[in-house]
Amino acid sequence: MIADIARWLDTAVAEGRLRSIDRAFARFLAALEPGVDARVLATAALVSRELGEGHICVDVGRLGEMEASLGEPERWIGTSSLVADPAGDPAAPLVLDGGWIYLRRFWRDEARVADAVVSRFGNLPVPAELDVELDRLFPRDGDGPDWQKIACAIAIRGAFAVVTGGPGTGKTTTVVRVLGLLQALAHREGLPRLRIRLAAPTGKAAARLNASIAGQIERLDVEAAVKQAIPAEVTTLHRLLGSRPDSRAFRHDRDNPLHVDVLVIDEASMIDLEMMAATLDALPAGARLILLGDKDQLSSVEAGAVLGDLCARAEQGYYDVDTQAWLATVCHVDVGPWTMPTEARALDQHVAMLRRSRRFGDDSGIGALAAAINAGDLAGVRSVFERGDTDLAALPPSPESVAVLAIEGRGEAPGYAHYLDRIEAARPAADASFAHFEAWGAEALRSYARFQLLCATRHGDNGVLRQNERIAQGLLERGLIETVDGWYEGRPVMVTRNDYALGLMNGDVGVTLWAPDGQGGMALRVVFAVMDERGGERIRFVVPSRLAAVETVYAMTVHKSQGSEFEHTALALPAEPSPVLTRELVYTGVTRARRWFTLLAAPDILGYAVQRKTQRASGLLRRLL
Ligand SMILES: Nc1ncnc2c1ncn2[C@@H]1O[C@H](COP(=O)(O)OP(=O)(O)OP(=O)(O)O)[C@@H](O)[C@H]1O
Repeated sequence: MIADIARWLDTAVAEGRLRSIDRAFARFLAALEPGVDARVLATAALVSRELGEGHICVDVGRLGEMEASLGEPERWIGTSSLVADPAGDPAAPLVLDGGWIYLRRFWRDEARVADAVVSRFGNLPVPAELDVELDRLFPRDGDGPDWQKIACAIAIRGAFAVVTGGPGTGKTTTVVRVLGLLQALAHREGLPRLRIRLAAPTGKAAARLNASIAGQIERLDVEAAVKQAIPAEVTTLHRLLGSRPDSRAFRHDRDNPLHVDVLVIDEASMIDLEMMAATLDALPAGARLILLGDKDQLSSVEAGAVLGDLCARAEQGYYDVDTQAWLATVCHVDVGPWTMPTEARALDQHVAMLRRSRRFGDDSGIGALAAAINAGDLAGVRSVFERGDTDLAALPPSPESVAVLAIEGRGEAPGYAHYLDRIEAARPAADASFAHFEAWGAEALRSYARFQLLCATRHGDNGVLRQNERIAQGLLERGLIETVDGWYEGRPVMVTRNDYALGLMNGDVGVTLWAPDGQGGMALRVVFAVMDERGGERIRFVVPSRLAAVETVYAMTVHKSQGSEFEHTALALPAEPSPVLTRELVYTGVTRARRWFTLLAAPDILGYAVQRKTQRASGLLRRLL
């Protein structure tokens, strides 16, 4: 029993077992129902704490493990009016659903997502001669099933499709072909053009897709009119839905749905449950939804693991006999090894996993490392580093050596000295046109993005804050920057809060440069590539004092790096084990690298992280199966 809930809450906060916000929530509920069973309040605080860790719900059977005094919750949890079952009082703040306890808002979000997905299960009519179209779009290429072709077929047949795959497995290529095919079919049947929208959870991810999609459309083997009907502009989800400052609500919702027939969302692993619920709410009933992402990456910063849940069974396929027979007809492939007719579920028929990386061939160290990490294969991880591939290196993790690598790079793989050299070498004359300064700013941003140091944490000796200090100091000592205080030329900064007035989004990175001040002189300005209304990129110089929420970004957390890629990526792990060190974190860090990856970690810490696979509690998969 908990004799004094106020004391219990205070002690738990003091001991770091609860956050203040969890305690505040329990106190709020206590005020709603005076005399409520203290165990219900403790449960509410624990559910709130678990949400902070990304879990949508808590297994009632585990409450006793979390807090011994909660005993056998099954016996008392349903007796409070604060807890209702799904059919019960809709005002009850906690919901008990099949042995899982939720805060109502998250239970509702989960139900909304599940309903929207289930409503899109089933097969749409497919055109005659789809096999001919697919053969044309996906010429035979290597042995084994062509998973891109399979993914394309699945996306054509259903109003809901998930295409998952590691870096460079062809998600973008596949979706462009899906869109080309859908538009060509509409064109052929004399139907209006489909209204297609492309979106990503962050500005960075949107800009990256934006950069690759135009080229993909250009290479598509379809009529010019069809090409023109595929948009190349990618927007952020916030912008798509119409975010309102200071409000969680969006302009587009169930009552004011998006004007869209097909919505494609890239980097879907970054979308939390609440955002997914809002997106699906705003999607008209007849619209198609195609989600792209890498299921093995870190889950969203906020609670939920929507893509992970949707793709939990992607590896094995679980195609049913109908899907198997249909894929044999339209794709001429045998997915026999991926069929399990007795286990197959409706969701499985809408998911395809791309398995061949075009970016990282068989001889790529980065590709092999990412695969070994994903498999939790420590011996494999070790042997990849021992192969001596030039794209990979593991260096001693002392904080000082991290700073040296970050500045000097290794071999051909650049460090930060490179972009500072480029800024100097490409500097326009003081009287050059503003267009020259814009081009220079764009080059500074491109050069900066060739390298990035990633850290697991913000704090600690190998965390972002200390590494930022060390790298700045190292650059100062080498004469590459003039000071380490305040604003100085070369300082790279990351925006930490959306600023709609400036068009800057959380996660955007800018570089500080001496640039024309508009009054005939020069002043420090921060150059950003901002997205315009049409999804294109525009160079913008911002006065530093207008940037209310920025921080230096020689080092950034792996979490913040999601949706970005760098030619050379270095990952520094802390010396001590920590709860943030997980397989997904290391995999996400490694797969940010396009050409070179450098690991700065002790072997035992890497092993510790690779063995820890995260599992976020959520009921989404249960609802969908
Ligand atoms: N079927 C294919 N035939 C030839 N080249 C391909 C094919 N599919 C993809 N590629 C090439 O492989 C590279 C990666 O493809 P793509 O960008 O579509 O992958 P992705 O999974 O979207 O990558 P990312 O990890 O960047 O999101 C591109 O250069 C693309 O042109």
